[in-house]
Amino acid sequence: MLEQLLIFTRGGLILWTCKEIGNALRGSPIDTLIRSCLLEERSGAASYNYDAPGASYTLKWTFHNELGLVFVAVYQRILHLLYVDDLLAMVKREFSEIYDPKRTSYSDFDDIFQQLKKEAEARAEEMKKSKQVGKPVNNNLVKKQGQVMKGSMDGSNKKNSGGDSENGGGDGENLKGHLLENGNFNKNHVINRELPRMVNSNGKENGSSNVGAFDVNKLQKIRGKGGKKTDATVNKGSKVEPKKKVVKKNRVWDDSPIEPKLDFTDPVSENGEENIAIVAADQGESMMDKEEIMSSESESEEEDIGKNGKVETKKKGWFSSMFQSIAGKSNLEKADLKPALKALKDRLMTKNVAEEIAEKLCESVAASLEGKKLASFTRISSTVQAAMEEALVRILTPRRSIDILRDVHAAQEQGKPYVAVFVGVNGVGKSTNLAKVAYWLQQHKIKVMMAACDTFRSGAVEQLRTHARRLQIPIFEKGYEKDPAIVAKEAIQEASRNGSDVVLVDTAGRMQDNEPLMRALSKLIYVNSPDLILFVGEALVGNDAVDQLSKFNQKLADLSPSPNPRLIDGILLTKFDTIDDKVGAALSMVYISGAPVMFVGCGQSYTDLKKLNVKSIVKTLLK
Ligand SMILES: Nc1nc2c(ncn2[C@@H]2O[C@H](COP(=O)(O)OP(=O)(O)OP(=O)(O)O)[C@@H](O)[C@H]2O)c(=O)[nH]1
Repeated sequence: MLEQLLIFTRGGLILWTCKEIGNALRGSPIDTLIRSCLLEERSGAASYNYDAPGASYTLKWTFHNELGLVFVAVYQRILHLLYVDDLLAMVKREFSEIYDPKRTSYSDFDDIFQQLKKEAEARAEEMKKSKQVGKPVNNNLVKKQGQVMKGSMDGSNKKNSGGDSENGGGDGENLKGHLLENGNFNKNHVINRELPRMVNSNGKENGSSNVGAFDVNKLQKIRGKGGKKTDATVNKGSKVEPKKKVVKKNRVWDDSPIEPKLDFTDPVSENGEENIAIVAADQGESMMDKEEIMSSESESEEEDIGKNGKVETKKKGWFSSMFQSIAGKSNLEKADLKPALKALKDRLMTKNVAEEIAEKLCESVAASLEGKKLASFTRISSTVQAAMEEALVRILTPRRSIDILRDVHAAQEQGKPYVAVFVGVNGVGKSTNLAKVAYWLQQHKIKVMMAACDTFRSGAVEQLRTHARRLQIPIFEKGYEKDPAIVAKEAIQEASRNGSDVVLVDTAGRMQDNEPLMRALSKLIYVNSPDLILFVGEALVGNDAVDQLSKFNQKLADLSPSPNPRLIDGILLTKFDTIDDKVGAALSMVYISGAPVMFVGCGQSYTDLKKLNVKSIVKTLLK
């Protein structure tokens, strides 16, 4: 049984909820959905699993991008309700007809909803009975104005752009957007931040790509109404011949003037120096003047792809595609977005963004654009690029600010040292960058102590001692083969005694799969409850970034003795000076962990520590 169905605006205003169904939800599934999915670029897939004490829910959603509405359904996961996609689509369609931005109450929708629910349930029942999934459903039920039935009745959820619908499990999330920044979705209006229009392919009513169960109504409708451009031709009579003629004409036109080359700017030249500028927090503008080049480049990429024989391009021909690019198009469809997204994905990957992340981001951007109207004089590639840019900024902008200096002062007031633990795989630069952070803190008149808790690798203690000596910072060390959790504990006690404000804990490098070492790290964290767990990762990593961070977090969670295990709070990206424009690791790491990049190491001296400049990173990623 459906537990809840909620309609709200991207701005967070709840317009309608179903009062009659379900009991009170346990936990806060919708809050969590918003925080974990809508606020992140994860809308590629179509469902989200939420576990509360005593209840496991699946949430599904759809968006009306034009109206800026969000529709969310919640049901008990064990039920595997087959009609939810269908119901959401119908609710979306019906509600959008009565929606008026000036209205806040929609009690008249109660009855409509009950009717829609009955219909959806009946269709699902019927679908179940007719064993063949692709068999037509009783069309009487699909009466309404040409609605297109979703294709998810068989539970396999084909239409979702994102793909795996029901599983919601695995990684669970997938929305993108971002409603709230701080999370709380309270009953009155809630969402502080705008939901970046993402449409979950679920509820797309334009039907075109919703290839659900074979639906006669749909066919009739398409035939009657004529599927867009093709229709004009078809309506005129004989199908085959006129079509051929048109195709021929298009090809002739295509060959010569072709629209793409209205832009005569030079291609972008990639020079490595810019990447270093990217990092410097105050040099963000250095690449501002490249903006036009960026967009012209992306446009031509899209066009190139179009020329590579995509079916889409063929259908449109020169005139229609030019018309589309200058005069706007009714509604964007997934196929329209595909070439531009493919180009964007490739570009992100050349910047070392992990493939999986690039893929998810593109799905998410597609979902946010599908069904939207393309503004006049706007090209698809520009629209896609703008949406991606927004998405990247959103991802990279910390959702919660971690201000170390502020937190250190807060700890000082409580009379206890602030503790930061540096974790990561071997050789990424933990000790070196710990020393840089120590130096930075010193510059802010903060008394720092180092704790040599890499009791595993020989030479590690001496290495840290060298940094301590150079910086004239006290170090707490107990040699090797000691329990690092105990060494850290004693170091913190010592810091309390000697009045240190901050303890920086160095730990042994460990591979994310090394269970004994990961267990030891979990214990260190559990025993000492540090204020900050900083993951130190190399900016050089590509696909491995995802594995490292997700497994670190997973192991910290699984191996912790605490029921509320701590995870990584922030990221320190090292060796940024060596990566040229391959800045993708920053994106991959933030995306996969949700933790912000707090520092960037860009050299081997103590002063080579900077803050991430989000704008510049985004520009480099899209360049
Ligand atoms: N170019 C460059 N090199 C760096 C940076 N940070 C660290 N390194 C170098 O990376 C190498 C490894 O640094 P360490 O600090 O020993 O790394 P670690 O993670 O403590 O090593 P383990 O203790 O073995 O896990 C050293 O040669 C550092 O000088 C950086 O930001 N840029």
